[in-house]
Amino acid sequence: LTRPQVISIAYPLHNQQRHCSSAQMSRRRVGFCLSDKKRRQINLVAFAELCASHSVEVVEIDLSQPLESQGPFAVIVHKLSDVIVKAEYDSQSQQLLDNFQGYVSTHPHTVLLDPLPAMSQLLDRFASYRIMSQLQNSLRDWRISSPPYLEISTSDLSVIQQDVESKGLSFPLICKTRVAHGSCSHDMSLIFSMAGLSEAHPPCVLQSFVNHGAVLHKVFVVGEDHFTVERPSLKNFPPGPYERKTIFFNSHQVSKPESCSHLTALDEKVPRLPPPSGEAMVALVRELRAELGMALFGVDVIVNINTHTLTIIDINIFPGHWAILHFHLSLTDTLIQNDLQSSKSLYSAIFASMLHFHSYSISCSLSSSLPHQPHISVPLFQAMRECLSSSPPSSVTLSQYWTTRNWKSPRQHVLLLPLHPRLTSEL
Ligand SMILES: Nc1ncnc2c1ncn2[C@@H]1O[C@H](COP(=O)(O)OP(=O)(O)OP(=O)(O)O)[C@@H](O)[C@H]1O
Ligand SMILES: O=P(O)(O)O[C@H]1[C@H](O)[C@@H](O)[C@H](OP(=O)(O)O)[C@@H](OP(=O)(O)O)[C@H]1O
Repeated sequence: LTRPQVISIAYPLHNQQRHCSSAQMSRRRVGFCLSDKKRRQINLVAFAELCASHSVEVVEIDLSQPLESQGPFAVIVHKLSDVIVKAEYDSQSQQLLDNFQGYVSTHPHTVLLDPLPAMSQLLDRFASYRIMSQLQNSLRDWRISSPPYLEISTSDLSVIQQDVESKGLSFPLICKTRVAHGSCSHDMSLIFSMAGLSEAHPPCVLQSFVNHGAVLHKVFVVGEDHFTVERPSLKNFPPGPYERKTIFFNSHQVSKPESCSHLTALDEKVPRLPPPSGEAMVALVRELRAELGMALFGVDVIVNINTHTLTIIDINIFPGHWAILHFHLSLTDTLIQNDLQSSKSLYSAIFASMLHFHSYSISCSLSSSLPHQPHISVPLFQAMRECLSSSPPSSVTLSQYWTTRNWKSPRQHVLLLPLHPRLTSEL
């Protein structure tokens, strides 16, 4: 296999279009309230087409207009993180949020993915780290923990130093802003000694750094479903304290699929740890879902190289979903569970129309963790990488297609999917 052909799969569309009255139609209306970037990322246009072919109407909510005239909605899917953070200091944003919440409160049958208070707690690392730390109690049997941390609200260095000592936090420490959303929230630092704590600027959290072999496991949760991908991550550091300049970095330089940084290149050869067990991940996701009361979130997990403990380091609201088709399937499932009165057989039709939509796609059960995926051969994988170059289709982000960084023809796009039992059975 040197140069694989790009296969055109043109599945016949299942003609399952149902004819609904307008009243039925509005019961099947799903409102989306997302940024332009997010809309592109999840390919909302394609998703709306899919839904339309099954009599589910997707509308984009205009927050500045009364929601009453845009609804009624069976489900609202949103990521209002920007608005929630801005509402702290901006009355116009607060007004938009109040209108939105007002609509939700007066329409108890509208399912909100996800509730605003649940989301708000993830925008504040003080709150989300408390949740992570409480979770340790219920997940102890699974050897799942979160690193010890400290909330910093003062700039008094001696107070910070005392707190670090009395809490027994081990160096290096990773310093993260309290606010977990927005461009500055990804700027962090690695502090190696008590003196270095002068560079921790409140409000922030100081969290013990856990050596994990530079592998991050990103778990994406969509309703009842979850899927995991591996990402680059920070390399190991010798346990401190010791004299070393504070390292400042942006989390997106080290943990995006395409990240390539000296901070993620291991200094030593260490055996690769097996990925977290499926059962432990299921337990983690189940507990988190119940604890957060959310359907669309992500959790970042690392494996401690010394104790092999699964360590939760971050929880994200509605993160960038890596495999778009997988996401559509899972989201459809979530919408169905939330009473769109559709049957599970919708899957095959949606799957077929997705294939139709991507009629110049090869769908492969392939994930970033290639060595753990016995169903695809390394030569095929390499050949696919070589064959593709030029820019990705505008509807997708680089993250979703990270393994195909070099594209040749915009019409020949390869859809790389993680192994999904439902997809394989459909195939
Ligand atoms: N306690 C820790 N021990 C070891 N590495 C850590 C720890 N916390 C964070 N990291 C590293 O720093 C990166 C960024 O951390 P974190 O996920 O908290 O940032 P973020 O900006 O909230 O990320 P996201 O883009 O997912 O929102 C992680 O991907 C990981 O490489
Ligand atoms: O695509 P991945 O690598 O999973 O990264 C996500 C981050 O983990 C999230 O923190 C981002 O959300 P915020 O923009 O709310 O920080 C999220 O932003 P998004 O809502 O724009 O997708 C992503 O950057």
